[in-house]
Amino acid sequence: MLPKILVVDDDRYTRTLIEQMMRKTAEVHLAEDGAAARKLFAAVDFNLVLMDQRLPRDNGLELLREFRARRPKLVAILITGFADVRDAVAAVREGLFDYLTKPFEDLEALEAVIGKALELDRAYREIDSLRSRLAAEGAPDVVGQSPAMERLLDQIRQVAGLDTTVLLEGESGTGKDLIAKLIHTWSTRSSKPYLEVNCGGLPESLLESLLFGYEKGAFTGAGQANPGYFEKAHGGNLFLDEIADMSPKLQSSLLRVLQDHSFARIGSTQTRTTDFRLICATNRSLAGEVKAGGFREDLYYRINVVAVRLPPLREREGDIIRLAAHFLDHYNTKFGKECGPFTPAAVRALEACRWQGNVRELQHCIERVVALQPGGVIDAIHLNPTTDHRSEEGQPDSAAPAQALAYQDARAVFEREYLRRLLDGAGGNISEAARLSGIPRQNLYVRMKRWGFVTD
Ligand SMILES: Nc1ncnc2c1ncn2[C@@H]1O[C@H](COP(=O)(O)OP(=O)(O)OP(=O)(O)O)[C@@H](O)[C@H]1O
Repeated sequence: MLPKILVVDDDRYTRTLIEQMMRKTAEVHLAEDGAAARKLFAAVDFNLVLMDQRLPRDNGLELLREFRARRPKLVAILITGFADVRDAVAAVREGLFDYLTKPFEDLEALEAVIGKALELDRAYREIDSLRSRLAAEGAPDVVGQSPAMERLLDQIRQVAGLDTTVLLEGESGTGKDLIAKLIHTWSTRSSKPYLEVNCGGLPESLLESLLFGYEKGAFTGAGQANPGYFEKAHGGNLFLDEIADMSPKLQSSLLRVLQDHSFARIGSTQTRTTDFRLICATNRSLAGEVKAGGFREDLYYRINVVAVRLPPLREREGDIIRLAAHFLDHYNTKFGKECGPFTPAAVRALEACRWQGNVRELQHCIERVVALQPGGVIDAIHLNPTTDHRSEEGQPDSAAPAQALAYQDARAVFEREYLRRLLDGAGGNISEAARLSGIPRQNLYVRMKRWGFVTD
């Protein structure tokens, strides 16, 4: 279904221009004044509203405030004359997605801003529907509608129902822990226990007693008998995180448990049977560990029945914004704040970051912003992601081969880098930067604002 856009402008030329530009990719509705706009807004669930600031009997900004009071997550763009730019900048701070200045001198930029706004609206809607679907299943919130994540979730749904060992492989922070819980929720064992332990975080003897349990007096401090996770997970699922860190001794013990479905508590010779499904995770290549001699080959084959690879965040097209919106909601609720939405510059900054720490790094970035901001819109300068935007060779991304990027993206990368250097060269003085670049001051200001180089 095509997204629905409402264009409110008394200028026929602007209405026609946007309609012609967008009619192949969106259902465009036109209103020439506030009354017509109110009527349409009440009848149609719009994905985006483009609103002229000066309407015959209404103030466009006031009208948008009215609309947003009814739909707080409405994505809207204000169309403004150069003279009103300061008001528009203030409006963006209030939570408007962006503003565009008339006359439109750069139609590609106009189309790109509309495209980004629609993407944000899609992210909000997808997250809301996904949340209610997962909540109905009692599953954890797993955000991921990129093709890579859809493939993964299909795979997980299939595998979860089969009673087979699953090995989750993926870089740190890609969500292995979360997916293990999802497997449990979707499995036939979901009403039975789910236990998890991080094999990398515990000394060998502690991990052994946690898994096997012990009898009273088995070792100093064993004041009373204690069942281990192999016992407690009976009937359910057991998740062993960072399995590559398990010591050789425990690897052999685990292999025997998997072969015989039985074990004995520490300090006991009594054999107990157990029936759990094993889920393992690793952020290193287990095959590599086997080759290097750090992991038993026979255990590897036992564990590696169904291996699932979690894609790094940089391979999940579109998910960065969905996840950012998800974490924004989460931390707003948690800290009782009203931060957001993201400005276009913030959206671009989030998408440009490499996120080497994957979803965890993105989560921490949004948590930090919400914790530190009193409220209001989130701009690129507030984000300051910890990973820098450089390619592996240490060159800025703008020096990366341009042919690898879509023209729009390559131009955006160039513009950001150009403006950054220009502003540096002008010692932060916009008038000087305008003189050096030959770009009119007001126009330059709008571009600087778009990239988050200036805030008001
Ligand atoms: N798809 C997702 N949707 C929502 N939250 C996610 C998603 N993936 C990961 N997270 C969140 O990101 C954080 C890190 O995820 P998780 O601990 O599952 O990663 P991991 O791969 O197990 O990391 P490690 O290898 O370091 O143990 C968690 O808070 C988790 O809830």
